[in-house]
Amino acid sequence: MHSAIHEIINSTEKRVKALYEAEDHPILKGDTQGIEKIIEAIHSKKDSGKVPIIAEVKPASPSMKIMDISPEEAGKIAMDMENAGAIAISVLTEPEFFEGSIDNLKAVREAISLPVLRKDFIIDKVQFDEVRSDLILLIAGLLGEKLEELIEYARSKEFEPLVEVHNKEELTYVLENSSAKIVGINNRDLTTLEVDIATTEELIPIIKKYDRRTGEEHLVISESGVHTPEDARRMMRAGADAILIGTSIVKDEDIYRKTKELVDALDNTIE
Ligand SMILES: O=C(O)c1ccccc1NCC(=O)[C@H](O)[C@H](O)COP(=O)(O)O
Repeated sequence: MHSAIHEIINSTEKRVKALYEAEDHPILKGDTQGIEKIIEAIHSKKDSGKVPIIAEVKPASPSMKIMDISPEEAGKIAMDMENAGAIAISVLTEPEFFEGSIDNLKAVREAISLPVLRKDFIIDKVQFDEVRSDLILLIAGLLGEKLEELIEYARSKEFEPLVEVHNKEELTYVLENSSAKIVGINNRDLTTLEVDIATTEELIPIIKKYDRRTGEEHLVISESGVHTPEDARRMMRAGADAILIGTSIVKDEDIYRKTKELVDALDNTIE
């Protein structure tokens, strides 16, 4: 396993301990946009022939510095993404390896009216009281059997969880043992950090087959490694409902233009 993920988990455990030790942490609840808002946004984008993009405010990753992003800049970046047609904004709040922050997320929520996804390594209930967001990432591979408990807790606090998987084993576990409605297929293997967008093509048929059997549909978000309009078209052809994109948007010198290029990726394509 790549050592970065061990280091991220160790550091997250320290952050959780500090939260419990803090004298008075606020108890947050309410004021979120539900899953209906996301479903509506996805359908209206698709109906207008556009690609539903969740654009990510991502300052860095364990392997790459992208750019310093202050809360003020995070708000401006999110506005560019919203104006370019993104359906939601993802904000990294992990401070050490991704250089994200809670303040960035707060600034983004103030600057825009789109739903906001908190991207972090959530391993404990106490983290839900750090900051409000509409969606929150839960990583199936990290949580194991604790997953359903945290999904239910998230909903009790009015967050909708985006449950992330990377392989067939994690996906089957999530479909059979959890009430996840939004499934994120991460094209990045967190144990090796290798990225392959074929992961989405391989896993979506399993979800669709399961949905046909149970009659309950999942929303599927393809995450990571999408750089070009052709990558975006590939993910949509595979059956993704939306695509989460960070690096290729944030490292572009024109964030508005790059977001729009990806949102417009289906324009003038003959299927
Ligand atoms: O981005 C990483 O390298 C990474 C490493 C270890 C754990 C998680 C990581 N990324 C978190 C994400 O989910 C991505 O930021 C997100 O899917 C966007 O990916 P990309 O478009 O490839 O920046």
